[in-house]
Amino acid sequence: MITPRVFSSSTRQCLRKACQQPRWTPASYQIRGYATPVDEKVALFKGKKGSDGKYTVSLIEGDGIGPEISQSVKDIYTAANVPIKWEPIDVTPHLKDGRTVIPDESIASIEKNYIALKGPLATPVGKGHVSLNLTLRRTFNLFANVRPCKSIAGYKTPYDNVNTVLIRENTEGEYSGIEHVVVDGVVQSIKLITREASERVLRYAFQYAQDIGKNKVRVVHKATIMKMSDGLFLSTARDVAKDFPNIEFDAELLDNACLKITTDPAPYADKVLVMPNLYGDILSDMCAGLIGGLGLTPSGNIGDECSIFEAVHGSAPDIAGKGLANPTALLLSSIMMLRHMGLNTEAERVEKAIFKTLADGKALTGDLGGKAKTHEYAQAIIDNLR
Ligand SMILES: NC(=O)C1=CN([C@@H]2O[C@H](COP(=O)(O)OP(=O)(O)OC[C@H]3O[C@@H](n4cnc5c(N)ncnc54)[C@H](O)[C@@H]3O)[C@@H](O)[C@H]2O)C=CC1
Ligand SMILES: O=C(O)CCC(=O)C(=O)O
Ligand SMILES: [Mg+2]
Repeated sequence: MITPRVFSSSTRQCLRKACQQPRWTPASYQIRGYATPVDEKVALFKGKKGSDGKYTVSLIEGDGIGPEISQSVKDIYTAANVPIKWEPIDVTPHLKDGRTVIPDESIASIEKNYIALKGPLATPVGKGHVSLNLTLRRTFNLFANVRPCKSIAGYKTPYDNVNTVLIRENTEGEYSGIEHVVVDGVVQSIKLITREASERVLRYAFQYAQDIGKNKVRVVHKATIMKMSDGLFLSTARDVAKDFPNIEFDAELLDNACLKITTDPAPYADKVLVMPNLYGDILSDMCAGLIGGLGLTPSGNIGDECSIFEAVHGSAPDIAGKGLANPTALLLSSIMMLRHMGLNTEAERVEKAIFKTLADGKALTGDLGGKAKTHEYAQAIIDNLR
């Protein structure tokens, strides 16, 4: 029998590196998006307004359907006079000192603008470059991935009352990227959970729940099996809960949560669900399935300074380049972005036009059973702005 070495020296090095991520502090939490801006610098993190009254936002169009759905956002924003100037950036990776890195100019653009909207980026399976999506989240320490999922009025699915908010730890867990071959035929992949990163996302989740008036937080975990890693996440949650006496806190096992949400989503409408990285990835696609698919669900990757907004879905290579993609998920991500920036009037106007178009049902894309091309659906939204 092979006895795997627990940590090789290279793993120990990786772990040390992973643990050296920027540290969370109560002060840095206060400057997070949902707290009231306390000074000019904080306000900056919500976007930088130029002398022309416009905010510059970095735009990563992405792969596959990315350019098509990004075009819809740009067209609709132009028609709605949203005061955003897009700064297109290219994140095509290159190798530097044996590591996959994103071009310095692109990093600089996001650092300068604080806000980015991102189309999907494809990741090769097995071999090839590391996920650029994960790289961006780690580079900017975007510790919380907020993924709301709400039934669309007028679009019929088995349930019309889905209203979940998932907050996914976004920098470590199963996606730490620490993997190595122990011996031929035996590999080890490390799920790294730190109290610091757990506390950071958990505090964010409790605060977020309070801010949006969902006064319950539920941790989704598998601490029955992963006693130490999920156990740490869960015990940290119990500690954080003490600081939020007005928020009801409980916990649920991941498998049971999947069963319960798909059987009856109603009891989840008054809660924020918070969980380690992989669980949030999977549960968010599952919830999207309940409301009509991945074409509809937005997300925000939130950091202390920069934030990147993107759809839950990927590059959809099966429909790329055919004008079939539904841009709603990216559009709704951009609405989250506008609200994050305090551009609430613009957010409401565009959002209303999106939901009206979906409810009208006359110009739906193929994923929702319609025949409209991406640009025709976008045009219908533009028509509904008036
Ligand atoms: N955040 C990101 O940038 C993400 C990137 N990916 C990457 O995307 C690539 C493709 O992954 P898949 O597993 O195929 O997942 P996917 O999310 O790209 O597609 C899954 C299914 O949903 C459909 N779909 C997705 N978005 C749609 C939209 N806007 N309109 C209509 N239909 C839509 C696709 O046609 C496909 O049938 C992979 O390389 C993956 O690594 C996957 C998820 C997230
Ligand atoms: O980076 C990737 O390839 C996939 C990421 C993903 O599925 C997600 O963020 O939901
Ligand atoms: Mg995913």
